[in-house]
Amino acid sequence: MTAQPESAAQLKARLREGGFPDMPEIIAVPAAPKRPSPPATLALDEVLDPPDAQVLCESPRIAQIDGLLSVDECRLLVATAAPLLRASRVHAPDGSDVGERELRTSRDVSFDPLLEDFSLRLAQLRMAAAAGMELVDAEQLIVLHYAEGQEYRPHRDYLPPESIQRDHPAAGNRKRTICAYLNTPLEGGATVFPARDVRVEPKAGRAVVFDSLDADGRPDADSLHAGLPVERGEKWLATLWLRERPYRAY
Ligand SMILES: O=C(O)CCC(=O)C(=O)O
Ligand SMILES: [Fe+2]
Repeated sequence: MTAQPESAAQLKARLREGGFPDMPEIIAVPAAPKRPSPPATLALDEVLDPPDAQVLCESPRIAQIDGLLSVDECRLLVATAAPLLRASRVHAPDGSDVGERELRTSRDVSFDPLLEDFSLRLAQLRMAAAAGMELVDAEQLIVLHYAEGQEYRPHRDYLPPESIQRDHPAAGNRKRTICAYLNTPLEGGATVFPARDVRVEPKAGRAVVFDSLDADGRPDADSLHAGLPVERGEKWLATLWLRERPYRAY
């Protein structure tokens, strides 16, 4: 589709009048479809088929997938999440909420199933497929927003036993994570894995997927990772934390 800057400017002006703040500009180059289908049709096998991954590290496995989400899916996620953001909470090892801490300076929203619609479900199904897992293994989708200067300091996604006990123990630990960038920050905001010298630049529609447990299902300390501070602009990210076994009932 060709860009229509005048219509876009009119639409933005009307949204502003209605009290909706501007969304970040989201520009992405979608991956070429493997089997192009006629416009305005929905071929589910195609919509759910993720583009190929580029493996950046074998152990722990870290891979990058370009063009996983379309520009429209990125926009939908940002627009749905924006009014619901709250300061990210951090949990102590016993599971108690210790409030806003230095570890995560971002704001986030956890998507209740009530907030999901068909398009969001398709995007999540494709994210789970790209991670080689079933969506039923995933915790609620999280959308994170980092303003300039905000970051996610080095951490690991696997949970301490107390947290697993508290929240769906039968699902086991967080085995794998997939994060999809929903916009392209002007500067900064890369996801880095200091134990492996791996760095993924945030680009709208791109995803990074990585393992938190080793081949024997034990927490892998080398899965340490961080979201570097956003130096200019803002960063939007959608994360699915995937457990070893089914977590969701929906
Ligand atoms: O913001 C990032 O790049 C990392 C996010 C992250 O580590 C997570 O969502 O678990
Ligand atoms: Fe993480």
